[in-house]
Formats: sequence, structure tokens, C-alpha cells
Amino acid sequence: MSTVSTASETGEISALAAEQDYVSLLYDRFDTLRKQANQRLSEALAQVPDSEQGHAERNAATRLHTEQLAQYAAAETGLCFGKLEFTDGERRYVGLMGILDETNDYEPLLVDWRAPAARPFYVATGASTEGVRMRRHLRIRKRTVTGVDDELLDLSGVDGSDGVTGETALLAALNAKRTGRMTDIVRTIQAEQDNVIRSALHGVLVVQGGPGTGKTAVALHRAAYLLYTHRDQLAKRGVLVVGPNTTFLNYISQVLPSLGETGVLMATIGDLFPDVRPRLTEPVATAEIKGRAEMVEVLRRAVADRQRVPSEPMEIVFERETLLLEPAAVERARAAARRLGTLHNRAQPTFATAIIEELTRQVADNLGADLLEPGDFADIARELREEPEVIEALDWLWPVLTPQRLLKELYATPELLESAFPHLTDAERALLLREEHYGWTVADVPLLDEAMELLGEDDRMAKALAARKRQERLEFAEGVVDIMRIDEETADDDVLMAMNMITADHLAERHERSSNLTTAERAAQDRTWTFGHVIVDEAQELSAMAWRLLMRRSPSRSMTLVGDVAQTGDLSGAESWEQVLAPHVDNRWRMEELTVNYRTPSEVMAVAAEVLREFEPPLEAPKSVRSTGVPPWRVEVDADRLPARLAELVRAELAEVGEGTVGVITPIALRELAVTAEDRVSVLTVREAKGLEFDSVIVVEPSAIRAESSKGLNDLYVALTRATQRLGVLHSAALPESLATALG
Ligand SMILES: Nc1ncnc2c1ncn2[C@@H]1O[C@H](COP(=O)(O)OP(=O)(O)OP(=O)(O)O)[C@@H](O)[C@H]1O
Repeated sequence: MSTVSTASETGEISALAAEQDYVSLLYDRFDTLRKQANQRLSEALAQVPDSEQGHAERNAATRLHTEQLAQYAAAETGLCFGKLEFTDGERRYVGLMGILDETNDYEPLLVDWRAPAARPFYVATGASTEGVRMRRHLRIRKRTVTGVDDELLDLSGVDGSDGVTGETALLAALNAKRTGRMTDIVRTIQAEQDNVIRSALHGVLVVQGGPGTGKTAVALHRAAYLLYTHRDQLAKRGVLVVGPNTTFLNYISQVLPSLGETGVLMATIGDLFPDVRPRLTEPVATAEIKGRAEMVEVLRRAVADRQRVPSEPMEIVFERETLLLEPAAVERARAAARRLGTLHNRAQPTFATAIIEELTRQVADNLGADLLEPGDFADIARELREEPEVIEALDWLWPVLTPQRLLKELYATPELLESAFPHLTDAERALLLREEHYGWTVADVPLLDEAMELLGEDDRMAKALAARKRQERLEFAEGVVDIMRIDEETADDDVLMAMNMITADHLAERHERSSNLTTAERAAQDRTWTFGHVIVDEAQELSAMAWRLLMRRSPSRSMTLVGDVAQTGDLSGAESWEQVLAPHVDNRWRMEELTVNYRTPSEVMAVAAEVLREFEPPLEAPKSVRSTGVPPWRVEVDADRLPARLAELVRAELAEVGEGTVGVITPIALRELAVTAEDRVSVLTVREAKGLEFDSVIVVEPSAIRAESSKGLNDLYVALTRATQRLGVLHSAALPESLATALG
């Protein structure tokens, strides 16, 4: 390290006093700004606009001031955390938001951490000082400066060996007890992380990094950075952050609000098809088949299979006459509909019209066509369209399909499965078969989305829904007008004037237009929404079909994908980034690597690295930034004693971590054995533990974790790297070779 602590005790006291004066000044200005925003919000809310434009303006102002207030609330703690002193005498304070000095030509009093002027705070080192003489980390509790940590940088080019900046503050953050919620790292972002956070908006950026290198933290800070730097572009289209599961989304949910950002949509892949909430799980082998790229062709075949031609003439009884639909006539209708080259549901009316014409002709012939007036043909066609037998026949020959119906009927019908999956074995097809009333799994969601692309929205359903919603709004508005009438006697003249001009219809329409949803809320409800930027965490886990869904949400291909191909646990997941991205962007993507592990102490990482070597020699384990001096332990017991011993060990670990957390990571088969009611203890499978961390981790029966999947060693590597302080292994079966070697 090129850094030197300069704060002698007396020096520190005077530094604290000087910094306190400045910080108090910042908080004074902050309070004034906050009060102003509060006042502006009250004024906006008090307005009663009388025009549509007035409404829009009021909504925009309300949203702006609400967002500002959320930013102020987030900045109250940690408003200012850093200071730079430059060799030319300039000084610069860095914090969660920017504050300008109105009394002094709008000079910056505080620089937002995302602004270019704050960059030296994160990247300046002894070897590359960026003009910085000293970097100071301020410790502030409830507006009181309680300490400073200084680094002198202008020691004429002496380089640090570990490249860590702000070491004292960093180690304090890393050693802090975990609460079960991720926190922001804005005070201690490291140079290689800063590069990723501030990378250009456009194009696909892959961030590859081993466990604990801060990929998730960096991805979230990047979202905040991009929204700050490209607010105009991104506020309208929104930013989507995709995580592996809801536990993970809960874990990271506080980070962006703590940075003052509230407008980001956080979702799992399972959340991205509106109106479908996947609640079921399925065998990993089933999910693997559903994730394959070949499912695009499978779904095409499945749709084509629903455009049927009967092998025998179909009999349809209409007004006591039997009409015959010959296969050749259906074939002609199908060819005409397919010739349109449009989506299945959009071509359906053409098919139906051809069939109705054929049946109309037969009815007319039976009645004696030359006796009929032209209008009679139209009447017959209309009656045929309403005839249940005709409706049923059309629904069999070329049904209007929602994606849900297509998939449900496919999974429930062995013949349809066989036709759509001719290349699978019977055993593989059996994995897909399920009853029609079954719910959805996460792997179904990309298939539903893909199916919608092949089928096309069913306009009739969408229109019917829109009409129903409008009717509901109208009824609501009529209710409002009625209530106003009741008040008529007590209302003053102005209100009556206004009321006379409002009809229920107007009110309904206004309600519709002034809908006050945020960008994220609107995006969540709209399958065809395209985002300004998409960030994917644990990106190595996504299947080929999930990638197709995400690429449709990001036609501009402005994306940040963070992950680690050594941690891939999903059987449909990535072996390499090239393989994932080639179908979508060819080789037009860039990669940044993160190499330092901020989570796992070196003692723990040494054990995990041994396992990594067993399965992925070309990838290096990241370097740990600190050590605890506590070696990982192992305990071997007979299988029947395992649950009791685990309970003892959990209690012991809880005592070790004080207020901290304990994670027990088990094979899927043993998860139920390890139930515990303790507050700070979580029992999880590897899949559930992905992306999370605990102060102490106990990995149960590693050989079973390994045996449960063909990616079992990757899973074990993930399990071993969840600890921030302590790691233990409890087992009855022999340990995998590399782990046995590492634990001695
Ligand atoms: N610069 C930093 N300052 C303080 N803490 C940091 C920093 N970088 C990372 N951390 C902390 O290190 C831990 C690991 O970070 P994170 O979960 O983002 O890593 P990851 O690369 O996503 O890990 P994994 O791939 O194992 O899920 C977190 O507690 C995070 O807050």
C-alpha cells in the first residue's frame, strides 16, 4: 500500500472539528433543499387542473418532487462520506448527492458520487494519483463526524501491491456483521469495480468475476450511475434488473433505494410474462429440455399442429341438414390462411371465412341457390358462424390460441407432444407430460413468451378486455357524479359550474389518461415493453430460451450481464459467454473481469479454490482481500446422528457470530432434515443460496451436493464461497477428493 495514516491523535481532533463545521454546513443546505421540495410537492398536490395539459403537468411535478424527497430521505444517512485534497490546493467533498452553493456562483459544495468529478475518489492510487494529494474517508453518525481515515497519495509513484483503496474503511465494511440484506458500497468502491460501474451505456457488457468479487454490488451501482448520467434516455424506458429468485431480489432490494433510486423494475425471469405467476417446481431434467434453443422449432411445430386437416370428411348438422367438410376443402382454406404469412391468430379469420363460405355454399345448394337473394347468403353465413357445431369444428381445425392454451394442451396430450418433439425419446417426452389444470413453472415463462411471438396477440380478447375495463371506469365515474349530485345543495356556485360540465364519460376518460403509474409499474404490466437498459445478475444461469425473452425486452442491446461461468448450476446454463451471446450479438460485446474477492476470507477461499481446480482449471479463483486467521473446520458423524450434530453446530456458530447470520447449505434431499426455528439461521439448497452470504456457513454432506447434479462440483464451489467469516463442513459420507485434501 502507498497509503500512510496521517491522523495523530491531536491532528485527528482538529481535523474532526474542521470537518464537522463543513458537514454541518452541508446539512443546513440539505435541510433547506428538502423543505423546498416538500413545499413544492404540497403546492403541486393542491392544484386543481382544469385542462388535460394541466393534469399532465401536475402529475409530472408530483412525481418529480416525490422522487426528490425519496432521494433526500436516502441521503440523510451518509450524505457526505469522502473528501479529496488535490496537490494544487483544491478540495472536493463526495457524497450521495450533489449540492451547490447558491451564495457563491453555484460552486459545488458536495459532488455526487456518480459525477465525473468524484471519480478520483475511487480510482486514484499512489502510482496514478490523478492530482490527488490526500483521500479522506469521513465516518459520520447522525450528522456528527466521529472519525476520519486518511491516505496520502503523492508519495512520488510508490505503487500499492494489492491495489486496494481506502483500506481502513473497506476492511471495516467487509468485517461488519451481515443483516440478511445487502448494503450499498458507495463509500468504498474499488478501482476495477468503478471501471465497470462507469462503463458506457451502449452495447453488451459482460462482467465476469469469481465469488464475492462484488458483481451484484457493482451491477446495482451501475444502475444508479446510468440513471444519473443518462436520466433523460432511461427514465422513459426504464431499467430492468433480473435476479435468480425472489429471495435474492429481497436480499438486494434495499441497495437502490439507499442510493436514492426507486424507478427500477426488479424481476426474476418468472415475473416477465404478465398474468402468469409460476409457483410450481419441476425436475431439473424437464427444465433443461424447456430451456433448449431447439424449443423455438418445437413451438413452431406445435402451432402448425393446431392447423388441422381431418383425415375423413367432417359432418356438421345445421338446421337438420348434414353438411360435409371435405379434407380437400379444409386443405384449401388452410393454404389460403398460411399464404398470408402472418401469425396464427391473425390468420384465423381468413381460415374461418373460407370454411364458412364452403358451408354456406352447401346450405345454399340444398335450398336451391338460384332461389336465393344476395342478402340471404350473408344471413346463412351469420347463422353458420353462431352455430355451436360450426364453432366447435373451427376450434378443432384452427383454434384461436393463447400461449397458455397452446402449452397446456401440448403438455397434456401425448400425440401433440410426440409430433412437436419427434427427436426426443419416450422417456424424455414423459418428463414433459402433465395434466391440463397444472400451474406454471419458471421454465414455462420463456416458452409462453416465445409462443406469443408465434401466435400473435388475440386482438378480440384484448379489445373485449379494454371494453370491460372502460365500462368499469364508466360505472365508477357515474358513481362519482351521483355523489356530487347528492352534495349539490351544499356545493357553492363554482363547484356547480364545474360539475355541470363534467359527465361520467368525461370523468372515465380523464381517469384513463391521467393514470399515475411509474415507468417501472407500466413496464411490469406490458409484455411488449422494451427497456432502456437491462441488467442481469447470475447471468450464467439463464437458458437459451430465457435469453431470447430478455433480448426481446432489449432491442437496443444495451445490457450489463454479470456472472461467473464457474458457478453455473442450472443444467441449461452457460458454459461460456461466447456460447450465450453468439446467437444474439455475434461477437459485438465487451468483457470486464473482477479479480478480488471482498466476501470470503483467504482461509475459506483456499478450500474453495481447491474444489475449483478439480473442475475448471483454466479459471483462477479470485484473490481474497483479507484473512481472519480462522481455519475452516470439518466434523464427521454417522448418518443417523447428522441432524442432532447439526443442531449443536448451528448453536455453536451462532455464539461465534454474535449478532451475525448463519447459513446451512444442504443437498436437496437433506433440506427437510435441517429445519431450524432460529431467527438468524437460514437453511437453503445451493440454488436458493446463490448470490447470498452469511457470516458463518455450514455445508452439509458435500458428496451428496456433488452427486445431485452433473454440475455438482460447481454447486459445491458456490456453497463454500457464501461465508464472510467462518466455514464448516459436516458430513457422514466420504468427502469429494479436492475438499478432503483442502480440509486435511
Ligand atoms: N468495494 C466494496 N466495498 C465494500 N464491500 C464490498 C465491495 N465490493 C464488494 N463488497 C461486498 O462483498 C460482498 C460480495 O459482493 P457481491 O455479493 O456483490 O459479490 P458477487 O460477485 O455477486 O458474488 P457471487 O458471485 O458469489 O454471488 C458483499 O457483501 C459486498 O457488499
